Amino acid sequence: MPENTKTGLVLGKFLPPHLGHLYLLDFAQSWCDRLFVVVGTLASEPIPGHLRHGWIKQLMPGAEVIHLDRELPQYPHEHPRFWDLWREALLEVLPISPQFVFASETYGHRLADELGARYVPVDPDRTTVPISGTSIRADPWRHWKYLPRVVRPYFAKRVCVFGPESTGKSTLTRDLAAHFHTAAVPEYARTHLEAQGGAIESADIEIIARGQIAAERATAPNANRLLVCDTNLWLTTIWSRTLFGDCPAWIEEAAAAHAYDLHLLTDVDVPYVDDSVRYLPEERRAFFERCRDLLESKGFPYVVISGSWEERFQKAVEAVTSLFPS
Ligand SMILES: NC(=O)c1ccc[n+]([C@@H]2O[C@H](COP(=O)([O-])OP(=O)(O)OC[C@H]3O[C@@H](n4cnc5c(N)ncnc54)[C@H](O)[C@@H]3O)[C@@H](O)[C@H]2O)c1
Repeated sequence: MPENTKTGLVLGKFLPPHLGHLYLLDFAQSWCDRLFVVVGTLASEPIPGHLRHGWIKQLMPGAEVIHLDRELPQYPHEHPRFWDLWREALLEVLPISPQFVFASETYGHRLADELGARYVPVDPDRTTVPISGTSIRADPWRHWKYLPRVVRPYFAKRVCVFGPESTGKSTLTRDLAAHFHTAAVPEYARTHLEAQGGAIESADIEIIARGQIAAERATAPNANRLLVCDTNLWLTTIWSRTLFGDCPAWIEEAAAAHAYDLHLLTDVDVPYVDDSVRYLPEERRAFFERCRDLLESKGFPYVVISGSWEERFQKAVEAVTSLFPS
């Protein structure tokens, strides 16, 4: 390492990472040639440590991001050897002793002394980006603008528009997204099947499932508090069983890994409109019952969306609004 290389440390819980942390991290990164970021997490904390470590790695690609998941005391009064324990733990995980410690908390002073480093205070009054992890945890939706894009999918409320074909799912998805100024996840089945003229065979199911997962993951960072999804993988399992009598096990496992805060189950009380990607004109009612049975058997939250187009929209808006604290 060249003699004049500047090395620094930022320590944090990042519970969750917010734009105040990013200001501190960007400040430290600009100061240093080599920046170490230690993400200190406890198993009992409300957001899993591996997620926070992953987020900071994504946010700070130029830094060396280290996960410290040891059960260390959190405040000096908690343990007589508090500072020894922290010094030992940090020196064990850091590749070298840093020259600078960056923090907005006054404990940064002592921490720097313990490591033989110099303390660099950064915005101790937190006026540059006035936010704290505590406020975000209390009401993440209210403080949405302070959440980095990579963190937003974790907090976004997910609503799935769910139901048989030709019941207005795509229109409702689009209208809800516009109403709540947020992003909509498109139905990948339509994209895939339209591209091949509407023909479908069992091998298409896995492509559709992968596409749906990819569409939701790629859209989620754009969510503004809410993510409106036109269908989900559970619906793919119903389609697969209805058309081909079976469904690949991995799709069901992947479906189970995604939780939705609400399903809007679209009723079949609107006229059927044919197009190139419609498959079961005679079976809309039976398909609707299959959808409802699945939601019931899994205990998923849902409301039935029926009536005129206007009534459907109003019901959906009401149900979605009720998900957020007033
Ligand atoms: N309290 C102490 O005396 C002390 C001493 C040594 C170690 N620790 C440990 O350090 C770890 C990290 O603690 P933490 O609570 O500081 O983590 P944190 O994630 O809350 O904060 C990380 C860093 O970001 C800064 N920060 C937070 N909001 C900011 C904003 N809006 N603008 C600019 N900077 C902002 C903090 O001051 C801190 O320097 C914990 O495990 C803690 O136990 C604490």
